[in-house]
Amino acid sequence: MAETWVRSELWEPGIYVLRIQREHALNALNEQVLDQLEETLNALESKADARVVIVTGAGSKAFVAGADIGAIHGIPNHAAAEQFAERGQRLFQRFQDSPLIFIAAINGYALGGGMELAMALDMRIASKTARLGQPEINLGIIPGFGGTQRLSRLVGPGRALWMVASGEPVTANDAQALGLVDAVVEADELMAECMRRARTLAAKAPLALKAAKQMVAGSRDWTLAEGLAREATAFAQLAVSDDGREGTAAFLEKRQPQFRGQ
Ligand SMILES: C/C=C/C(=O)SCCNC(=O)CCNC(=O)[C@H](O)C(C)(C)COP(=O)(O)OP(=O)(O)OC[C@H]1O[C@@H](n2cnc3c(N)ncnc32)[C@H](O)[C@@H]1OP(=O)(O)O
Repeated sequence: MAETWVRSELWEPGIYVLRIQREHALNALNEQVLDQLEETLNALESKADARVVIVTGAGSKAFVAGADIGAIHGIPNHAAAEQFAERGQRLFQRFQDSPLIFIAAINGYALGGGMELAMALDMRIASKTARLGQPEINLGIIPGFGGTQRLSRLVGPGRALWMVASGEPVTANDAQALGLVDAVVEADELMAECMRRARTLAAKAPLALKAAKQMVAGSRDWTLAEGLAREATAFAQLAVSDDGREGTAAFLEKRQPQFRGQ
């Protein structure tokens, strides 16, 4: 029977936790883990109540220590290597394009494919003990799951090239200074901080929350003109929605809104 390397559970209404639990290999991503990540994402997106997903790694040592090096070493030819990279890229893009909001709870090493996964998520909270980097160059390769592209967009091409070409990891505090992570907390505060953020987001009007995610996540790849056009359309849809009418009426009537997700 196949091992369960990825598990998701409902923590509170609207909030799920997705845990990668291949702890003996520091949660490294092999084909089975990638398959289970996709299956879990599909399942979460099918849940009408899901709003926010906290993604973390099992154990205290690693979030995800990379794609599985053994799997990479065993790739037989160029075509298979390209398929491996494209598979990871497609999956990570699905997290970015999803209507769900993903918070990375970086509980330890986020290296290679692990940092690439964290960068495809919507925000990144790191424990002080975390280390982040793209060490692939030390293996004679480069990132293949989107790391060169997303890192450059997050920290700028100069700093991105240094991290990819030196392969040197950075501390959580340095990652925050770079804009690579959004907050750094004590290890034993990590899940509490992620839950605090998740609760705030999960309480918002569902349609507006979904639009906020998709507009901001999309802005990473759209031209300004394309993003402005999409934003105007999304604003218009919400302004005339039941929730948009209810939210603005509630303000004018000085009462709390009752959003219904319509
Ligand atoms: C497209 C994407 C490409 C990529 O992501 S390429 C991979 C990029 N990642 C890396 O290069 C990091 C590789 N891992 C390490 O450098 C080290 O690990 C750490 C610094 C993270 C931790 O070192 P330490 O504390 O000494 O632990 P340990 O004994 O090296 O690891 C514990 C077990 O975990 C396995 N493991 C760690 N990382 C990976 C990995 N990325 N792929 C496969 N296995 C991994 C090891 O082999 C070992 O296993 P055992 O106990 O059986 O010897």
